[in-house]
Amino acid sequence: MSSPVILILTKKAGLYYTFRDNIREIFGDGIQLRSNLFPPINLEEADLILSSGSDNLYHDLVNSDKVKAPLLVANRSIDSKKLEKLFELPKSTRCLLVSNDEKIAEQSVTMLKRLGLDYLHFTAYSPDMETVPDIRNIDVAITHGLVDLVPKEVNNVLDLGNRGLDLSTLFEISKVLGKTFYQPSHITMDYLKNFVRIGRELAISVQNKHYINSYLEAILNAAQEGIVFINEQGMITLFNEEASGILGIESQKVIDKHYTHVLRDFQVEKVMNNYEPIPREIIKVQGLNLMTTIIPLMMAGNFAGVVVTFQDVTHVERMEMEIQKNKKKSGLTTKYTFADSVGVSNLMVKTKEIAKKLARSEYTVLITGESGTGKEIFAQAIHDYSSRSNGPFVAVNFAGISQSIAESELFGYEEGAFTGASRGGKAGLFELAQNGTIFLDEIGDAPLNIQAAILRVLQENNIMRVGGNKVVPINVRVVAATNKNLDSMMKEGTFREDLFYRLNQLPLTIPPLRERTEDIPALIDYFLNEKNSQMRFPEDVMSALTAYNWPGNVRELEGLVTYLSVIVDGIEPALNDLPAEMKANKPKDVQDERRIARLLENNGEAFIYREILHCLSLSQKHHSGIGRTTLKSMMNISISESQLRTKLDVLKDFHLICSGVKKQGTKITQTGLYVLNLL
Ligand SMILES: Nc1ncnc2c1ncn2[C@@H]1O[C@H](COP(=O)(O)OP(=O)(O)OP(=O)(O)O)[C@@H](O)[C@H]1O
Repeated sequence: MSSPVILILTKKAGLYYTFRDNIREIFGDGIQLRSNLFPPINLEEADLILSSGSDNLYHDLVNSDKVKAPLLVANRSIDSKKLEKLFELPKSTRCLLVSNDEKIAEQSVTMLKRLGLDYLHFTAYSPDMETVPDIRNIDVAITHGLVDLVPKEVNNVLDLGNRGLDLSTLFEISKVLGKTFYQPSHITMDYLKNFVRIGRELAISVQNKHYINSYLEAILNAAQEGIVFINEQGMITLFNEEASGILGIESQKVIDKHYTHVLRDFQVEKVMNNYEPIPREIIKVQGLNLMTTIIPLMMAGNFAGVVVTFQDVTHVERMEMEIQKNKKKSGLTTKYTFADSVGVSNLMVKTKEIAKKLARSEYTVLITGESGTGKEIFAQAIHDYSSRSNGPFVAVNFAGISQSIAESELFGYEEGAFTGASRGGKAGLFELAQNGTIFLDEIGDAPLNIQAAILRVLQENNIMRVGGNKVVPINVRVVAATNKNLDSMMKEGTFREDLFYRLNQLPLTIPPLRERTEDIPALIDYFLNEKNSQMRFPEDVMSALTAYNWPGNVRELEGLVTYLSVIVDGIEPALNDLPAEMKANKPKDVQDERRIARLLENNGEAFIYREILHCLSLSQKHHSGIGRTTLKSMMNISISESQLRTKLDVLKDFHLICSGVKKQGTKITQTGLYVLNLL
């Protein structure tokens, strides 16, 4: 089923974007949005038409028989932070309320008066009014994002920004389209914070306290967290339905009681004393495990009380215990530690040192590196080295995974969420990774909607199962990996920038094998050992492998060892046993060979290098390495022993020559032969 379409009618693009952001924040990407400002407008495809005001455009549509979709006129909220500026205006300030529509300007005046600002003098204004009001003595113009419409005579402008959708409109949208809120408790909390501030201001200056309180109460009761407000005297002034449900106390019995009689097990006292919040703590109350947050409410720098929110996470905790028990059985453990990750090169030793440091922190790690470099091994080793090592390690690979599967796999689903959903629902991977690490492999392949959902989880630390309406708090460390170039994906718009920055808190790059060829012998030994193989790689094979480009990195090397262990009869593979591309030992990149040749030439001593390589190429024909003394005697150039040693070191660094471990002498590599041709 495709997602429903809302056609938003506004006069200004800025307002459309505000509405769009409000809707996305609440419903995720599950609703398609169109604007009357961006033609073509297809009225028939709209499932709902949302208008910013009942203006001409709206009336035309209401009266058109083409429109089948329900029409909704948006109720608008106001950002409380901006509202504070209004409350700072002195009594009797003369305010001009500027809008592009006379009616909207008048409505705004009514709203501001209702909010208790009736001690200010308001005049509604719109440039196309028939009777233009007297604006000579205006002190300040107030507008919602329409600063350009303020008459030039007024110097003081207070821009309250575009007014977004209020909660009642969002509820209405959810009802009409049958869409659930993405994270109701979080959203209502955010809106709530907004209203709490407004409510507070109103308590100081308004008579319509009753109206606001009942509105607040409706919002509070829709939230899925227990929410309790305690005023600065320690008296409970609000106690929502969920709080009653969890603690088994009727709200009438606790309102206006001191919190010590009701919330004995919560650490309210601490927050009352030092105004420091206590974020996300699990406490035991009446045999339940409650995830609690206690925050002080500060108003204009003064302590105004405490907000306590809590959720029953007993079932999550129980599930965790189950998981711990089944961890071994279900394979939620790691196989690799840093000790198993083979690497003797300086580069790898450094990389492991860094990774160990990252492991000790709680931040998100983003591992990048070419395919097959060992990113998953590092992810496992990081988990093993972290304080979460006793918790589960859950890996999810996004390569080729569809959006719907990714969603139900990651977040789980409730019974009946879709056709084929198991009875009793299913926990998602985030839930399974509780208190452990989730490894998001090939994150660059995650569909955009899933990227958005993951970002939300990272920000909110909770998830909601598909088809469910309960928010499940989670405590999971994220390690992500990719071999994609996320920079260019962000430029193309296929990877979300905000997610990238959230994941990239601790970046770790695993170098490609071609940059750490010293690891090749150690890795070969490791893989042979794993296979209990007695095979030994002779020098010429080793040097061919050292000169090879390894586009598939360690995975390719592992594959080669397996291949050779099957096809080789004796214990020594020959050069001829190698796959064509390795045997031919094509240059890693012709550019590379040219670059090396140029570097050697720049040194002004290319003729010495040429001579060394030439002599080694002659001995190569006899399949043997030669020692330094022999080499020196073969050369037609006179050069000191130490000079020769330095030159050989340079050639070795460029992988143009290699020398055996046990006095097998020095040999030229395939790359060396290429470079010799270029010199
Ligand atoms: N340092 C290492 N020590 C031992 N084995 C390694 C090492 N690095 C990689 N491997 C092996 O190479 C193979 C590829 O490693 P891994 O799957 O971790 O790579 P990756 O970078 O995650 O690859 P991709 O990007 O394709 O997912 C695995 O079989 C792994 O065991």
